[in-house]
Amino acid sequence: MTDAPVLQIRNLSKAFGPVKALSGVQLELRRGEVHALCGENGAGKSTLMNMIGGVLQPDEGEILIDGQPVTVTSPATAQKLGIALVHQEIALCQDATVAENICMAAINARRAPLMNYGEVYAQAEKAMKQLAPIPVRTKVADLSISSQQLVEIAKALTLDCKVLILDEPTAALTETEAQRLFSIVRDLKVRGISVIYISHRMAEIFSLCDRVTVFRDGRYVATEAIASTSPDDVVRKMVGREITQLYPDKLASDAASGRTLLSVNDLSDGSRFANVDLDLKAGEILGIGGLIGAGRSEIAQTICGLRQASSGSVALDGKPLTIRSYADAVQAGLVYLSEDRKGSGVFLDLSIAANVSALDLGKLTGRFGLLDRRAEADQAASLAKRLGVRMAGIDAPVSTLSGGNQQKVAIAKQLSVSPKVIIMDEPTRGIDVGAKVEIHRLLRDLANQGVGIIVISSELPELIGLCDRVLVVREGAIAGELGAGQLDEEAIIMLASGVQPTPAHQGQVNHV
Ligand SMILES: Nc1ncnc2c1ncn2[C@@H]1O[C@H](COP(=O)(O)OP(=O)(O)OP(=O)(O)O)[C@@H](O)[C@H]1O
Repeated sequence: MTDAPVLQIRNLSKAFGPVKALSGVQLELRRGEVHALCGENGAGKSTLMNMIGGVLQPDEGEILIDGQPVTVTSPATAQKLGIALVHQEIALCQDATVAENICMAAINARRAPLMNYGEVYAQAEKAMKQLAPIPVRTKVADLSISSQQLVEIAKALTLDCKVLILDEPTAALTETEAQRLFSIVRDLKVRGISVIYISHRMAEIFSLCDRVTVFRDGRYVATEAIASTSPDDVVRKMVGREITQLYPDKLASDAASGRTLLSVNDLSDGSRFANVDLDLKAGEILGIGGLIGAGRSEIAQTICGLRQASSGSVALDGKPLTIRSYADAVQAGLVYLSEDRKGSGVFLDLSIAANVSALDLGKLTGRFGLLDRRAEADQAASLAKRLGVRMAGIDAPVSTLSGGNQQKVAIAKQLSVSPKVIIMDEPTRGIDVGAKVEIHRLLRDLANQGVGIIVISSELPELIGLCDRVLVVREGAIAGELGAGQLDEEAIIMLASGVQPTPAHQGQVNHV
């Protein structure tokens, strides 16, 4: 046992062609510490983790484990060195079971010619039990995104590691699941295991971590003890400027007097939700809150034709809509941003330009059926600029962008068709604090131009700070509505969980 830091990064650089992802960065991880790594989207956090995890090779610099320089040539080498990496994007084998996925790394390491399935299930159950009651014989493809994220984490926990890297582990988790993960991280710390924790959520960082290192534009900025810094200071170091106003001003005029743009009447899908009524005014940002699994996404997907309705009706601008597919919805001026960026938000192999124009190629197609590449490029360049996408160029494949920048492309794709109504499911998931402010401002600008916006969010501050009104969904039904003067965290949680209001809130919350 040495006193040397368990992991040291010295002067590490990495370029992808002309893109300098990291320039001479450093990081020091002490034994048993939880060390946060912060930076804007594209700052180079995942790139560094991929080099420590053996997925990428550095161009320059050194990685030291227990004071000894090492070359991490592959993920298997990283594993042997005691490094476990939980990626930001889910990288599980979708056709295999939870147990097979969890134990795959351990099985590979042992190179056992035959697998003892009894042992595989027992090991997987032990790892899974710490986090959530997910049956280990289920196929991964049949799980929700949040459950898949938990399987990723359980997989890392089965490895006998001394350094655990968690890249935005709570982005898709419920509050309860996140709390369970935090208690596991605290337990690992007690056992002397060191954790690198990447997150855009300041509250998590300040409750869980010992120190924080900040990167900006691929460069090292500073390392601070959490006890002697503040969220504002970390954000300032990340974005290089002061953020004074987190949320844009709300509706200047009274939204209630605006014309109704979208009207949903008695909508049911026969399984996940029933009898949903909802009105959206032109110029309004309507929030939808509720627990993960309450049916929020299913309601949105049914309105947009991505799921089949069993009864009920939808009208846009006073005209009844017949929506048989998502293409019908887009045609009518209704777009939906999926919470599952990788699954249905963007085409990873296509360029940024091709993604941005994917919803309405007709608009960019000339008389002879040829795509006007120039117009496509101009549209993509202008939207990418508006959203601050950090990229080599609009011809670069979306797979080369950082996670947060991929999310911005998914948003640009929706905006490209100048919709009348935009429904966004967790729009700022994985987005850094500075870019979040820009996206919120953009949504408010669109609302001020008369667009109707629905934002589904699990982040209560986002619902409260951004929205004019919030509907809360519980167990497939609208549990209540909170107007401008009624928006606070406690009121939303009460409606989402079905807990009766405390005397302080009685008369304030409109239970439905
Ligand atoms: N395979 C690649 N090819 C080209 N450029 C890449 C590739 N991978 C990453 N980059 C670029 O390197 C930079 C750093 O990306 P990285 O994913 O490390 O950022 P990040 O800090 O993890 O961001 P986020 O918070 O959005 O996850 C970005 O500009 C990204 O576009």
